[in-house]
Amino acid sequence: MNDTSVEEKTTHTAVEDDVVIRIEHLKKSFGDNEVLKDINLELHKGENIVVLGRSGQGKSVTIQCVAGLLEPDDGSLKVFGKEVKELPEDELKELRSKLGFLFQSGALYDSMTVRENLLFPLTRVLKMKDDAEMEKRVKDVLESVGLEEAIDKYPADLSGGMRKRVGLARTLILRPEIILYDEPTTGLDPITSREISELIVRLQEKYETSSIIITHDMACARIVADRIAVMNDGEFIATGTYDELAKSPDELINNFFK
Ligand SMILES: Nc1ncnc2c1ncn2[C@@H]1O[C@H](COP(=O)(O)OP(=O)(O)OP(=O)(O)O)[C@@H](O)[C@H]1O
Repeated sequence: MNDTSVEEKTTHTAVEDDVVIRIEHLKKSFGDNEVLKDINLELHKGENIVVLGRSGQGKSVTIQCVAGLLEPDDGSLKVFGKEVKELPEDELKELRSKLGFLFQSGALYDSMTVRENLLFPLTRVLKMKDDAEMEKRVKDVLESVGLEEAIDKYPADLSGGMRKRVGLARTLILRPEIILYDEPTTGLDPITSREISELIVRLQEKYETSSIIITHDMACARIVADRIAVMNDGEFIATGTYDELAKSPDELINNFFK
């Protein structure tokens, strides 16, 4: 072994420690529809990666694989350094508890107040029983999203932006280390959308989470992204900062920034 190979190995290990999700050569088909062809991505601790891509390119399928909602056909998916498909059930459960999801369809329960919507994951997922501790968590998380006054309201009494905040609170209350967002600003007006994007950044700093965020909203991408990964036809074709990609000579990439 020469000096160079030692140096390479040392560098590689240092990078490994910082990577919370590593996806390599991930593939997923539905029948003849080859959706994910060769997905490669690294999410670093504390990082927000935005995934851009036209409709139907496989963005949601990618994060559903990460979330364990879909099983990839091939390739490697490591979360906190562990190969997900090799994990026994108990470790898989523990791993899932560190992942939070905010999906477009993640509607609140209409028949429950905001408080009840937030208590639900605590009793259901964390099996918490201490009422005082649960109430404290509900209040803390509502304060973080700026909605303390809505605690006794029903979702129907809230605006779209407020419902998104409650959705965020419901994800955060389980204290995930990684959050996967699928179009967090869809259906919001530009000003509310900006508020939600800024909130995502503040919450990431406060709770020290790492995130993958799918969005078509370029204003959101600009605010939240440390890095952007562009997906096309089942592969990532470019990654870089907003400013780097906005300058790309590749029309396929550049088109998103026009
Ligand atoms: N559960 C499923 N069963 C069969 N096909 C699926 C399933 N989920 C996704 N697909 C297909 O995979 C392809 C990619 O879908 P996906 O939802 O990942 O696209 P997307 O890039 O997120 O698009 P959009 O921006 O419109 O949300 C589509 O052709 C879709 O029909």
